[in-house]
Amino acid sequence: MGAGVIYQRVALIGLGLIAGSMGLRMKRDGLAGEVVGTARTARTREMAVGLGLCDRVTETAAEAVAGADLVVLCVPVGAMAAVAREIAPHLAPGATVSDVGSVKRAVIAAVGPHLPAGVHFVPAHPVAGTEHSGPESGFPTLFDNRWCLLTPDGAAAEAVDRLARLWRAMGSNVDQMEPDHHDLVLAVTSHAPHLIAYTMVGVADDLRRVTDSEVIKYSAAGFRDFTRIAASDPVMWRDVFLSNKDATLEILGRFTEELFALQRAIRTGDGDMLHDYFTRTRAIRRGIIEAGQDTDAPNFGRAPGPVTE
Ligand SMILES: NC(=O)C1=CN([C@@H]2O[C@H](COP(=O)(O)OP(=O)(O)OC[C@H]3O[C@@H](n4cnc5c(N)ncnc54)[C@H](O)[C@@H]3O)[C@@H](O)[C@H]2O)C=CC1
Ligand SMILES: O=C(O)C(=O)Cc1ccc(O)cc1
Repeated sequence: MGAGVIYQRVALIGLGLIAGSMGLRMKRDGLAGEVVGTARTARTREMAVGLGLCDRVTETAAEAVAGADLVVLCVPVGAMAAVAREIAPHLAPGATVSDVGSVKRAVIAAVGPHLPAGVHFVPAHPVAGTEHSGPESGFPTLFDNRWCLLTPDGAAAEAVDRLARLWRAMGSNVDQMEPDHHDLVLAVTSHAPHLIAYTMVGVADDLRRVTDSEVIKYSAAGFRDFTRIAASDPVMWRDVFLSNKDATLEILGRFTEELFALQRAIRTGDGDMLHDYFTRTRAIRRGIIEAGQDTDAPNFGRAPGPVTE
């Protein structure tokens, strides 16, 4: 049995990959009475209606939120404050405001102070995405078997439960986290890895001037994986690093220490150290697969089975 209508009117502010995927899923499964969208350009708004991810679009965010019982901010983290300021006077009493930003503490600080009393603020982060952006990149199954982390920071339980119900109906597993903890965990699992990928591709680009096109021509799978990540949206990732500065710098400091230790092992010919290190990291990969969390694996989303890799 389906979840039925969870919100009467959902307003999506910023119509990109995440809003597009949410809109398509809500429309597909009838989770919202009406989905209203808004984006800065007429082209994006027209595309969103054409793709069927919302029922109608408005030119301004202020118009979009009128009468909505759920408003989801789907813009880059650095744009959240300006959007919150714009919509605040137009929010319906009792509405829930949420977001999908990759960083939580900075979004709470940027949005919270603008919201009037009587509006529930339930920040969220669907830990699901791709390197693509824009509404045309959205797809309704993006959130299937992925985590959505809620960092309610004192919001009313009924508002939190209702938003959790929507994310579950969109395919996610839902957990709650304290915002600073979220930002530290994501710095390890997502933010620092993205910066490392950007750096590695930058290094290869510098090298290309020496080796001509060989870096591209002979690029092995490892480097190709880095280029996929490093093709992610520059505005979104600039904002992630600037707004999760402390946690990212903490993790990068640790990363640099480990890198130096590995560098030293290579220089001194310490094969045991390298072998032990790689044995430990292989076990982590196997743990991910056993937990059914590897979306590339053929058994993703199914009950854990024997490790075959
Ligand atoms: N791309 C990903 O894989 C994931 C992204 N997120 C988060 O979701 C949010 C949206 O990301 P995507 O959908 O990927 O981005 P996107 O680039 O596909 O879409 C962003 C939308 O926001 C609009 N926008 C940009 N700056 C704006 C501004 N100053 N004022 C008003 N609108 C503005 C853009 O025109 C576009 O419609 C970000 O906060 C990001 O951190 C969360 C999980 C995964
Ligand atoms: O494409 C990938 O590999 C990602 O890591 C997608 C992603 C990007 C940002 C997030 O906050 C969550 C997921």
